Amino acid sequence: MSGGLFPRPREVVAPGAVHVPAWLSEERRRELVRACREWARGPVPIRRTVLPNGGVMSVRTVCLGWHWQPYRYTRTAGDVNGARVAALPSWLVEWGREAVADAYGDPAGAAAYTPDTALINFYDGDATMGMHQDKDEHSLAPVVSLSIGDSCVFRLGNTESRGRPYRDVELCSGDLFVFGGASRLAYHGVPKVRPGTGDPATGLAGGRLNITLRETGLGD
Ligand SMILES: O=C(O)CCC(=O)C(=O)O
Ligand SMILES: [Fe+2]
Repeated sequence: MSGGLFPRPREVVAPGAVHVPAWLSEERRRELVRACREWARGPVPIRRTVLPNGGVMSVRTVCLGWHWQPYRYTRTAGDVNGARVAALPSWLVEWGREAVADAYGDPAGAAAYTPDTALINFYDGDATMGMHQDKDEHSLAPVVSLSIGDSCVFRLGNTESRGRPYRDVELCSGDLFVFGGASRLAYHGVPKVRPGTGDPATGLAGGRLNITLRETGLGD
């Protein structure tokens, strides 16, 4: 839990992969939950993504800036309602820069970070995400991941396969995880959410929200 008895130290989990516990202030958590609730309504409503093999993802997803569907980015959500996705707000881009600056201790490098899409995933207690690479982006800029609500096990693997070696990291409400550099194409996933471990003060009564900021590298 984010308000736990023992402080959780920040950790470089693998080269380029940094976990910063409780990075989001309580106020920012609440702001983000409020904003996500709006984005979930539209213009493209939150939904479970259907995979090309007919499988349906257990998380519910809504995108900003660009719409992700397996395995590409488009401006409009052809697999949902055809609408153009909501814009990525500049304040979230700024939070992304702050996140990169804090994770890597490199404010100058972070200033150039310009995410142009956010994927917002909502996990109920049973939702999981299988091991995958974030490789539909044409940029190797870091992925910034923000978590709110229930804790989860986040598995960071290697760049070669879905299997071992991997490290399991507990992501709690407010945590930041950045993966770039040598870990940018590492397989990763969420094998487990821990229901009832969130902080309702964020405005999220249950479940887990994860927001990833990315550079698509697709230009305008
Ligand atoms: O929920 C998470 O922590 C990871 C989400 C993720 O890997 C993704 O959206 O590609
Ligand atoms: Fe991912």
